[in-house]
Amino acid sequence: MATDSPLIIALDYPSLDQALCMADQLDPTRCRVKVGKELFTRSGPAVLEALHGRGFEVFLDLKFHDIPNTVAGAVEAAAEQGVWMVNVHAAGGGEMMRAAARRLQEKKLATHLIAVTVLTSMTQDVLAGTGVAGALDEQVMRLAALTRQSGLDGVVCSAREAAALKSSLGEAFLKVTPGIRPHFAALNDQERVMTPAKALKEGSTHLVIGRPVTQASDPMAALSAIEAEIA
Ligand SMILES: O=C(O)c1cc(=O)[nH]c(=O)n1[C@@H]1O[C@H](COP(=O)(O)O)[C@@H](O)[C@H]1O
Repeated sequence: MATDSPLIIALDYPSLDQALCMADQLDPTRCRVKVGKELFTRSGPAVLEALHGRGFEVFLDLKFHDIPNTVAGAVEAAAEQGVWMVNVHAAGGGEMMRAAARRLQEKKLATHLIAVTVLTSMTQDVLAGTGVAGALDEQVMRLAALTRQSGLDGVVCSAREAAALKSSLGEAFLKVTPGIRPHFAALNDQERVMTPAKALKEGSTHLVIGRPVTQASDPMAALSAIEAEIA
């Protein structure tokens, strides 16, 4: 079931049952859902089948980062399971990203392929600790430009970089932004955050939201408040 909503709800749960319990409260015409490392490692492809069966478009967020042949195979495997979107780490390099994009093209698989630039939990200091000397926003721009040159559909970045990416790489290049925090929500381990309405205004094309909804005392009320804010 396709939706026009920019919202992607992160189903970061330790079991299939818990993830489906949340999914059953959500409406596939009002949001997409994201399956990440913990849930997929525990439940495997069964979670994708269950969510597809309920009509959801699924972003499989496994952030592949390996040699080109391995990543191309992993992306193909994800796409064959019918996911709407899959991601890799842009830091894996242009060869890796091109191999993955080429594989999807060769196999005529329509899954969106995007790349993570700099994680939204990272600050300038944390980035420097990995050996990247320059400014964090420059690193995001560099990796996003490499991602586009490599033939991918967009990036994961923080909403704080969305406006600059929109002006340099265009509106059609996807800017999928986690680190979304409505005023009522805690920061948790996120650093580069923004509210939902501001993120869209800055040029985010999709908002990834987990704990502000899934850990809320009333998740549906939290989701409705976010929808009202962006309406
Ligand atoms: O690729 C991602 O989805 C991702 C990239 C990133 O830079 N930051 C980030 O938080 N994420 C994911 O987005 C979700 C954010 O969840 P909350 O912090 O609970 O809203 C988590 O599932 C993260 O794994």
